[in-house]
Amino acid sequence: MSDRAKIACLGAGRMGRGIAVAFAYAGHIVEMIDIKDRSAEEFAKLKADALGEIRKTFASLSKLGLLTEADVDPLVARVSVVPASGSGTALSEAGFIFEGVPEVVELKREVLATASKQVGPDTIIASTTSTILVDDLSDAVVNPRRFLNVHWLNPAYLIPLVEVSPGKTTDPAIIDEVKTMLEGIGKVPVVCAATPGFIVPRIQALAMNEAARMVEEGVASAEEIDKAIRYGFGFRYAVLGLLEFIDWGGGDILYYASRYLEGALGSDRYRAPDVISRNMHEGRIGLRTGAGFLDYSDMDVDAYRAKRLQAMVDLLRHFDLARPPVLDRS
Ligand SMILES: NC(=O)C1=CN([C@@H]2O[C@H](COP(=O)(O)OP(=O)(O)OC[C@H]3O[C@@H](n4cnc5c(N)ncnc54)[C@H](O)[C@@H]3O)[C@@H](O)[C@H]2O)C=CC1
Ligand SMILES: O=C(O)[C@@H](O)C(=O)[C@H](O)[C@@H](O)CO
Repeated sequence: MSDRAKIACLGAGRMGRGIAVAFAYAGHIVEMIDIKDRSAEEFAKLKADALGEIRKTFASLSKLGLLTEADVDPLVARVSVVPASGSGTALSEAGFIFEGVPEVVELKREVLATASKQVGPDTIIASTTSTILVDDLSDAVVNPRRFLNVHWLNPAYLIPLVEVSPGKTTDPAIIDEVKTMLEGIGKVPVVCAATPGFIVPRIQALAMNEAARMVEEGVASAEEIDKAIRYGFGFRYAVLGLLEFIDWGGGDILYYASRYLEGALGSDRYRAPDVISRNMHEGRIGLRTGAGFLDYSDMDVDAYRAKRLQAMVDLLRHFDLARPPVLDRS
């Protein structure tokens, strides 16, 4: 028998299914628990729908070359869906539990409180919330020392990043255990302080709302805005971090740009935080001064730049946009 921890998902929705695929792919047995009150017919429909989608996902991954067609059946067989009445065994046997019910604090607290009464002493419980502060949930759990937020990005079975956000009461040893488990299934965990929205949702909620606002204001069509994101914003940030790019472009530019945009667009949502003015006035504006958000003083900057530019050229080739130079030969 495998010594890989059993996984339970509370909720068999988008995230429950995505997380189930990620773990089943990595050799774990997963039980998705449907805790919503519904009739036997409704449960049968949900179960067929969830397992059907999981099969479809594995089948599409086989077409995309991540597995063979023959792998689909054994991978799907690792996942099951159980009703609330059968949750006792699934919860008591699970090493890790991922709560994935809708983004409503009271509902999550209720589901976590009930489930946490049925788990073993060593089980780790995580909420997959995309925004809720971990400390707003932890006191609903019977053993809050073994509870934290673990935010996956959709689609969970493909996106490497998983944000881990421990709360005031989380045992620090649990953070390491969760990181090790995530790395074991090929994910890239990042730990952040207890904060609403963690790192990615906090940044992307602003960006997503701004994109929507630009459609509303008639700045450009949805298609044009998304083209700008894929070929500009996303292209660059597939290679550079956001803070790394502040250092490339210069913190001074961001300082002036923020002041201008705040005035021109008449909104304090463009106001720069104090650290941007402090860095600017103390001369820490990035690569040009040897330090910004990152420190370049002991670095071979040419080699570092070459590595990042290489990654951009690789991306250009991926998009089939790399061209040879135009040379006028007589
Ligand atoms: N949708 C996304 O792209 C992402 C969502 N998340 C987070 O994951 C969590 C789940 O989101 P989704 O999977 O997208 O939602 P979903 O709506 O697809 O799934 C929610 C699940 O909870 C069940 N449920 C609904 N009402 C319930 C109730 N009253 N009692 C018990 N169960 C109930 C549903 O039957 C379903 O199985 C949320 O906290 C969300 O913020 C995190 C990352 C990405
Ligand atoms: O990054 C993700 O996949 C999720 O956190 C979401 O898309 C959330 O629903 C959120 O960021 C939307 O604002």
